[in-house]
Amino acid sequence: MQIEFKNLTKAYGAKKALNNFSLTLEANKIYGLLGRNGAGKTTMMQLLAGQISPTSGEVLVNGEKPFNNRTVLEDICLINESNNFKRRLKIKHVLKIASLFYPKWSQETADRLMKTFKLESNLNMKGLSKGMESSVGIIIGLASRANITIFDEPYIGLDASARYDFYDALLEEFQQHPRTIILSTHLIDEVSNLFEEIILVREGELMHHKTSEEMTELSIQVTGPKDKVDAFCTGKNVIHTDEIMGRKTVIVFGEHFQLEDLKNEGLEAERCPIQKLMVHLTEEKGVRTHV
Ligand SMILES: Nc1ncnc2c1ncn2[C@@H]1O[C@H](COP(=O)(O)OP(=O)(O)OP(=O)(O)O)[C@@H](O)[C@H]1O
Repeated sequence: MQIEFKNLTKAYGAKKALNNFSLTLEANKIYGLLGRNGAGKTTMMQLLAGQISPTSGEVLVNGEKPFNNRTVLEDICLINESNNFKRRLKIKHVLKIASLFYPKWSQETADRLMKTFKLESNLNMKGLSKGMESSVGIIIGLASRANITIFDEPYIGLDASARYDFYDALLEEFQQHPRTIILSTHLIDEVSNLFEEIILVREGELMHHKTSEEMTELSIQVTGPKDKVDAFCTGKNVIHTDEIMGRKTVIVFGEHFQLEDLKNEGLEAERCPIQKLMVHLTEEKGVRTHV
C-alpha cells in the first residue's frame, strides 16, 4: 500500500491550504503528522481519504485516486474530532454501519475496546459525553482494520488515562495487524515514542519527513556559559535561544550531534523533545537562523 502526494495544491479561494505538496508514504508504518494550527494537516488527511479533491496535482493510493473510488475508500478510515455520528442512533448501530463499510472489520476488536472504554452498546449517541463520543471514533478506527487508518486529533474530551488506553490499543492492533497509521496530534510528547516517521507541515508545505530517530539525532539542546555556547553555535542552525544571567541555552537542528562530545567541552547537552522541536522549527521567527 503506497501513498503518493504529487505536487498537490488545495486552494480555498486565495488561501492555499496545501501548496505543491509532495510526499511518499510506505505501508505498515506509524506516521506522526505534525504542524501548527492551520498548517494543512486536516486538508492533507481529507485529500487522502477522498473527502475533498485537489485543486491541482494528485494523491494516489497504490496508483489510484481515492476521490469517489469505493474500492480504495474501503481501505481508508479517517477518524476526526467531530465524527458527525447520527445523534439519533445507538452506539451499536453506529458500529454496525461502520462494519458494513469496512470489509476487514473486526467485531472482536470492537467488543474488546467497548470494554476498555467502558461503553454500553445500547447508549444513544446523543447522550454521550465528548470523551465517550471520541472513544466511539477510536473504536471504529481500530476495528476497521483499514490498511490506511488516519486519526486526526481523535481524543477531544478524553482524559489522560483514556488517551493512554488509546495509545496502548493502537500499538497492540498495529503489532498484531500491521497497517499504515497516520496520527495527527498536538499532544506530541505523549505519543512521539509511537511514531516511526514524522511528517512536519508548515504553512501548507512539507518541512520535514524523517524517522523519529533521525529527527531526534539531528537536534540538540545545549546550555552553558554564553561565550562557550556562542562558540559552539558558529555556523550552525540555531532554532531557539534563551539567555539568563550569562548562561545561554540554544536548540540547534540539522547536524548529527554526539552528546558526549559536548559534555567533554563543558557544556550541558541533551536531546530536544519532539514537541519542543516542532514548536521551534515552525516558529515564524528564528527558523534557519544562523549565528
Ligand atoms: N473548507 C475550508 N474553507 C476555507 N478555508 C479552509 C477550509 N479548510 C481549511 N481551510 C484553511 O486551510 C488552512 C489549513 O487548514 P487545515 O484545517 O488543513 O489545518 P490543520 O493543520 O489541520 O490545523 P489544526 O491543527 O488547527 O486542525 C487554514 O488556513 C484553514 O483556514
